[in-house]
Amino acid sequence: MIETRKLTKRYGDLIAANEITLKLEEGDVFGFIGPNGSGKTTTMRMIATLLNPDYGECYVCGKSIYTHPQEIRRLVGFMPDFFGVYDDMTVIEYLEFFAATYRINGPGRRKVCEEKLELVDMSFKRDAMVNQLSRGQTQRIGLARTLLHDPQVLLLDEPASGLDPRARIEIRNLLKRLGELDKTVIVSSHILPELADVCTRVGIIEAGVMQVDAYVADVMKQARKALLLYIEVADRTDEAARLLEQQDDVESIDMRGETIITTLRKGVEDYSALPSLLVEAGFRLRLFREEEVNLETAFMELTKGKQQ
Ligand SMILES: Nc1ncnc2c1ncn2[C@@H]1O[C@H](COP(=O)(O)OP(=O)(O)OP(=O)(O)O)[C@@H](O)[C@H]1O
Repeated sequence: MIETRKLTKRYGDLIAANEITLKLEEGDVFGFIGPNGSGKTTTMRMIATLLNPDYGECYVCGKSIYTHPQEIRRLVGFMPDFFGVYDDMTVIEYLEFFAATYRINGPGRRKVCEEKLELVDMSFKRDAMVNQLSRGQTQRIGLARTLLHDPQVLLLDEPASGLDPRARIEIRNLLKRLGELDKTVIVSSHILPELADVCTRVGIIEAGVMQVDAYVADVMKQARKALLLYIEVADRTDEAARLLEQQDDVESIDMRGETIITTLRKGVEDYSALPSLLVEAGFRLRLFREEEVNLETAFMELTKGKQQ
């Protein structure tokens, strides 16, 4: 659906996007994560054929951005991070205006607009003036506008920025729905946790360089390979740590205050013998819990050693 090979954009001495190589399939919701100025917008604009690369290839649905930009624009819905809305227009008029620019005409036009409004949960505002909507509602109308021509590929540049927590959740639910509709979605954000649970894949970009690009499920699996246990006993902590250290399933022990941080050997998932071992040895357990897999930590772990 989207394939880039060494896609590169320079501004003078600055390499805004540095050899970005990416392959996304139908139904992939790709979280494009990076700090301000890391090259997310630049990359998305090149894919959307709005910006010419200096180097590299990019195909959208098998079509090259160099030879078939018009076709690609029909296949792509690009939602910029800032877009203007017009005064003196109602929501439905606004959408109809853009539908007309996509040459969606006749009686079907109103129907398409109503459908997209429904999809973004904004039907209740169809007759409101666009310049009187909240930021979250404006974002949702922007998304409806991006969806009007039923694009196969969606490029959404920070759709959740500036939204309150409730509106963020709504945008996330919407993203999930788009993935389920088999669209290919690239959605950018500054922060990973915002997108981690709705994306199938995550790419982390820093200073124009893609540091990590991985399927969320694989990263979770990898993060799960070595389980961490947090263990506390009422007294004789050192003794308990030594006992744990001697067990075959335990890779290493680390102390953090009173807590014995126990790393299990790769592949060990059943640790049910450990609490009974401690109890039978006379220790009174105060805490025994498995570390929750934190996707952000797992991804950051993957970027270690890659950063200059
Ligand atoms: N037209 C331009 N001329 C010169 N430099 C530019 C231009 N557009 C972007 N840049 C620079 O390229 C780099 C990447 O910018 P880009 O907008 O792609 O980042 P971003 O990851 O989308 O950032 P943000 O999260 O702030 O939107 C930045 O250093 C930016 O200043």
